[in-house]
Amino acid sequence: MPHSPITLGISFKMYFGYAQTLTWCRNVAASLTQHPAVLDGRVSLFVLPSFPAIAPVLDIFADSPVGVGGQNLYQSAYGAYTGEVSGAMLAEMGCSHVEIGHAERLRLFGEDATTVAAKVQVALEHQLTPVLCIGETEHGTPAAAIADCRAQIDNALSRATPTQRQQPIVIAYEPHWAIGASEPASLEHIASVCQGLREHMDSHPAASIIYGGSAGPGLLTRLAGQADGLFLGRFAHDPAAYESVINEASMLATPR
Ligand SMILES: O=C[C@H](O)COP(=O)(O)O
Repeated sequence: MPHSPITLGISFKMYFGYAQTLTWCRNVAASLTQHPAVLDGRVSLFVLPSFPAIAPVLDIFADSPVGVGGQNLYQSAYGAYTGEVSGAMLAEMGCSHVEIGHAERLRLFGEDATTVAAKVQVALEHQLTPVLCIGETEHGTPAAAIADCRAQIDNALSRATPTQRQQPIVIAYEPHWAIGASEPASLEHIASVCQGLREHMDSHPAASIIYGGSAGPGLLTRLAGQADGLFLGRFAHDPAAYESVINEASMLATPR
């Protein structure tokens, strides 16, 4: 039985310019009337643009259930942190989500387990749904990936209070070796790891476990409910491809 709702997130990373971001979002917003499963909440969408585009993207999706969020936040509430953006500001603007711990943040910007845990706590304090990215760096067995990812989840939630642990969270399972690749991890790998993470999150009913890493049209159908959704990147840059993934999610979603 597929998880409800089926969650489809997309991060534009730094691929899109400002106008391109708004055009993509306007196209998607205009198509929502064709997606009743989105409008009635059986398929949940969130979009993570670059920071300068967040305000107009919030306006574009203002009368829709589509969540909007940042690709990062800083772990302190305010102060002398030039170039950073606080969770408080994202929440004040109306963001619903914030991405934390993406492989590129770890590899290129020196983020580590300590910063990830601090950022998750700050996000939860501000009622932002963390899109917590986890994944193994090397391509190994599902069992090894499960052990690694469970430890990453435990670390990420280590500063959250028991109440905060019951808040919604999106766990984006993204094997680092499948990000920016030509194709996603195998169905067997994704299914085994997501199942292992689902068991680990048994006491967190508000957690969704979605898969990312070269995900695109066709994958959700092939997974047949073995992940709670997808975290999309390059292969949803074409709005038509994104539409087709929404259609797949709608077909899989629990009937009304
Ligand atoms: O944020 C999205 C993921 O890192 C996946 O990106 P990708 O589908 O372009 O590999």
